[in-house]
Amino acid sequence: MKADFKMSQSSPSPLFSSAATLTQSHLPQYSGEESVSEIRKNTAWHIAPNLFSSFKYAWAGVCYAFMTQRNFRIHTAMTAIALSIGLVLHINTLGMAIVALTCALVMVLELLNTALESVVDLTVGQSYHELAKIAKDCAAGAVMISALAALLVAGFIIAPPLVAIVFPF
Ligand SMILES: Nc1ncnc2c1ncn2[C@@H]1O[C@H](COP(=O)(O)OP(=O)(O)OP(=O)(O)O)[C@@H](O)[C@H]1O
Repeated sequence: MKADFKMSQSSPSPLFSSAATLTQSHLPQYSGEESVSEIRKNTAWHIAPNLFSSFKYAWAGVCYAFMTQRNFRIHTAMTAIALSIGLVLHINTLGMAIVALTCALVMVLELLNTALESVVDLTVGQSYHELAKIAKDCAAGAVMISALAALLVAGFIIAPPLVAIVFPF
């Protein structure tokens, strides 16, 4: 998601104003007489009523990241390629587990990066804020470091047998 922000820091605390707006306009109002089950039913849009709904929401998040984040699609493709090559080369179980874990780490951090970007945008909107920049830059840095680690792991575990097959001399 590309930010197109304006240079303005008019509100000293955009977090609180955004939270207040959200509370007033989005949350249902209660008289205090509803039962817990009624409240849970009315707030089902943000409370998963059962395990299946939890998985559904989680999968929706993964699909959202895949549809909107180019980097997440790249990480998914790299994961599929690394695991496929590992299977074809009969990399041992421990090696495959390490490759799978490092690939998963990159994808998990990309999902968290996407979540954090959304929360930051929700908080500061289109305005420039130094703390928003720090939050987004650090989250992007976390993804970058995990991706470099995944490349290193692939270099240690997958590259040697792959090179031996491609250059058998
Ligand atoms: N509200 C803001 N205030 C200050 N800087 C911002 C703001 N929004 C974005 N930036 C800066 O612009 C950069 C890109 O932000 P953007 O929201 O476009 O992320 P992105 O390009 O989608 O990141 P990624 O590729 O990791 O998904 C951030 O890393 C940050 O340095």
